[in-house]
Amino acid sequence: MKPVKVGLLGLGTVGTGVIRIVEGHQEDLSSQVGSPIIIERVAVKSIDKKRNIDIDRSKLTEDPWEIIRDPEIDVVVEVMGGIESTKDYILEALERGKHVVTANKDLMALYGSEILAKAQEKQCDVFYEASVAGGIPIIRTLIEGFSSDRIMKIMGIVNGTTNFILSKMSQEGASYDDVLTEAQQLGYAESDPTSDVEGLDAARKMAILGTLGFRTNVELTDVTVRGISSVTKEDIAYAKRLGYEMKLLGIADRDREDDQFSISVQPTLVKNTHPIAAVNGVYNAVYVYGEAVGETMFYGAGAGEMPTATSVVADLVAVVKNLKLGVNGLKAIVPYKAKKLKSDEAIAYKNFLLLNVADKAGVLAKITQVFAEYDVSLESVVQSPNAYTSDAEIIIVTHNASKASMDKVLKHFETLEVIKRVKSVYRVEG
Ligand SMILES: NC(=O)C1=CN([C@@H]2O[C@H](COP(=O)(O)OP(=O)(O)OC[C@H]3O[C@@H](n4cnc5c(N)ncnc54)[C@H](OP(=O)(O)O)[C@@H]3O)[C@@H](O)[C@H]2O)C=CC1
Ligand SMILES: N[C@@H](CC=O)C(=O)O
Ligand code: NA
Repeated sequence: MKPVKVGLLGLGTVGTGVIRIVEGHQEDLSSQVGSPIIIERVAVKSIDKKRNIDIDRSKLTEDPWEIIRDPEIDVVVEVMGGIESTKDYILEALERGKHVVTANKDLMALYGSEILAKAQEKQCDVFYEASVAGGIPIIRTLIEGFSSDRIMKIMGIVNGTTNFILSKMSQEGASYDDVLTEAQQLGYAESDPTSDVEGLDAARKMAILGTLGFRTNVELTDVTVRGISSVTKEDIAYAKRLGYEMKLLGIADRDREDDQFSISVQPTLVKNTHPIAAVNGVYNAVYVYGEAVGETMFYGAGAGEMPTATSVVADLVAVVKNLKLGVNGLKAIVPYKAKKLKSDEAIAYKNFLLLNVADKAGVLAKITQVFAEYDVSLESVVQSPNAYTSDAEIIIVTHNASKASMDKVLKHFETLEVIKRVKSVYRVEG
């Protein structure tokens, strides 16, 4: 039973969890794969940094190339982040016949197809379960569990940091900045948290899920993105009054007839009866609607040391099982469908609008007339006085309306004197 030797790139939040699981669950792991799994070398930025795990200093290196070029290493586990240089490490590891496990959604969303092609050429595995929804086995579910179905919709809370922030703002009335700092301290946020709060991290994950679900090559530029930095406590409070929770949702859906799809990430008001509305804190959830299976939903921790490491080590087990069977490099999903993105006329959903208007006769009529002009039908209209001024706030929820029509409505509102400000506009689901 020759041990399987692993080179670990990164010993931060996730890398530390990987060592804890490989050491703590060694008996179970080796009994599954038939040989011990050894973390042979570990690359870090600074060897002298104080760590919250005991590690033999001689295993550490500040040069990832030492690991990539080490002929003794069978599998490279990349949990250090970064894009361009990390891509070079991974491509070279594959070139040398090493299998790769990565948690890096930034890399996989941008260069996944190149990396997977190299892996296939070299008969190596590249697994990336931890890259989307941390501890939830959603990639494996889409590839294996739903291999028999046609996925029509994927809707996910796929960023733990923003869900943590929105939940605390909603439940505790906490301030955005304080909660962001807490998420950073807990190891949920990216090294640059802008990618969390501006929705880029979620967009990268949705590009990965869209590619797997729709079997077409979804690129990051196909995802329309809006983050949560402009969401206010007031928006959340109004949404609650109407029975909605605010969530940063990734939504990918496609048409049954012609496979046209749309994919977006945006703060969304979800009806509080929908199961995804109850997903709070750092938890993630991915709702998948399959033509045959119908509705399903997967829930779990989307970030953090041990949940993320669970997925990384599960991938490691899969690599080693394939090694024993001699079946590495079999690509499970090959995107084969031509990409057909929906036009703005074809994208339709409900909208929530919060308007600040003059409180006088005829205002509502003028506003509803604009909606009628662009064929947007309304589900509800609520007016409440503003406690501090002589203005009124109007909250409108539309029925399904095309994105193109809504853009025209909003453009027209800019010219309407009775509307002092369009305070917020959100997509509504559920
Ligand atoms: N944190 C989470 O909950 C999740 C993270 N991920 C992804 O996992 C990856 C790792 O995240 P996380 O553990 O949070 O990141 P951390 O910032 O906590 O850790 C990064 C690690 O990589 C090392 N490192 C960084 N750059 C280099 C380099 N050039 N050469 C050698 N070592 C380097 C750092 O060294 P040093 O310790 O010396 O600074 C550190 O040990 C990222 O791709 C992230 O997006 C995915 C899912 C969840
Ligand atoms: N920063 C990410 C970490 C996991 O991918 C998040 O908050 O979800
Ligand atoms: Na996952």
